[in-house]
Amino acid sequence: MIKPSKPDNEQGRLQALQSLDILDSAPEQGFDDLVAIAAAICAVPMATVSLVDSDRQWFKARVGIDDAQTSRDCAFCAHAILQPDAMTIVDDATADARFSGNPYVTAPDGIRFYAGAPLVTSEGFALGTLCVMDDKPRQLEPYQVEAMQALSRQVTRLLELRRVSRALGLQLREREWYEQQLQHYQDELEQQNADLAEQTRTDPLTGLPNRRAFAAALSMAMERSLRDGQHLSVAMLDIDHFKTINDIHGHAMGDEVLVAIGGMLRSQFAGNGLAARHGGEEFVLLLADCNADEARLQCEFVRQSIAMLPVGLPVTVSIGVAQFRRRDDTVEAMFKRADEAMYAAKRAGRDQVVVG
Ligand SMILES: Nc1nc2c(ncn2[C@@H]2O[C@H](COP(=O)(O)OP(=O)(O)OP(=O)(O)O)[C@@H](O)[C@H]2O)c(=O)[nH]1
Repeated sequence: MIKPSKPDNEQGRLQALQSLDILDSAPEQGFDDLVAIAAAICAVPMATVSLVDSDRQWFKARVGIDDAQTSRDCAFCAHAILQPDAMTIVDDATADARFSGNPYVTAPDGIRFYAGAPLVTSEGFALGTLCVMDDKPRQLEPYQVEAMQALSRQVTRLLELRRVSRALGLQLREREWYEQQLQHYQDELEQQNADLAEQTRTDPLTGLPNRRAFAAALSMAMERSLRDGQHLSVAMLDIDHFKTINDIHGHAMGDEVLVAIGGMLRSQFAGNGLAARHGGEEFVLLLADCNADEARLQCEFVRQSIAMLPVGLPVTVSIGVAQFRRRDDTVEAMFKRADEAMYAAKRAGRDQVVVG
């Protein structure tokens, strides 16, 4: 027996084989069909698609052979790939110096006949063979040789198609992954934008809408009032002597008072109207469907509720009310009138509601 040598392009050949990612893969119908056809056409009991790895031959498909692989040293196909341009045909292995001492030949019912058509890729690498074998010596007819060569080209095409379809599948999965990442970043960005938009509308200390959000809501309420004829009022609410609260009880306590008043106003105006922090120790109220008298009554209730807040110190507020004047009224003008009414309440002794 003569051990097969290695082809000159062995390194590239092995790389090409590895790139197929086929070694030790599960059986596939396409390859199984082609070895069955090869065995039938050549009228032999054994046929394989054999791939020659660095030190073994592994069968992608086989009929009449039990082992899934053999050592490369004993592989007929390892000799066959040394002649990539021609079929290797051994009519009687016992009469061929390369195979006469081969254990697969000397075994009982050992191989006598072998014909292998190399599987040559488009880059010229002989990866293995499509081969047929018999335990009796025989010769192939020319039409069987032609059929073997045609079938080996089909096996090679199947191998290359398999590689392309796996590469496409990989690209598809990669694309899906990138699309998922993109969606993820987009969602995050939208959430950040939403948070940012929320931050630009919300007072961080009390969680109430801020002056800007209130002005937008008031502007919409004014348009609605012009359409449906409902009354509308606003009120400016300022904590009395808040500087003294800060000075005596500390800024943190001042913050607690602001938060407590904010919470009370939020629950008071949850269903109807809107309460917002105007800035500093000032709050502003939107009193929907209220004329000045009704607004004053609501503000009285607010003033008394604040005076009863359990914050551990006496807290009072002064409130100025302004009713929406349909003709030529503006957000700024309403704020200004409510502000003036609130200062009138301060001047009148604080802890009271004044309608402007
Ligand atoms: N703790 C706290 N204090 C604030 C905040 N914003 C403004 N202030 C304080 O609120 C106080 C407002 O004081 P002033 O404008 O003099 O009015 P006041 O003491 O309430 O007196 P009157 O309005 O005339 O009753 C200032 O001392 C500010 O520092 C805040 O977010 N937290």
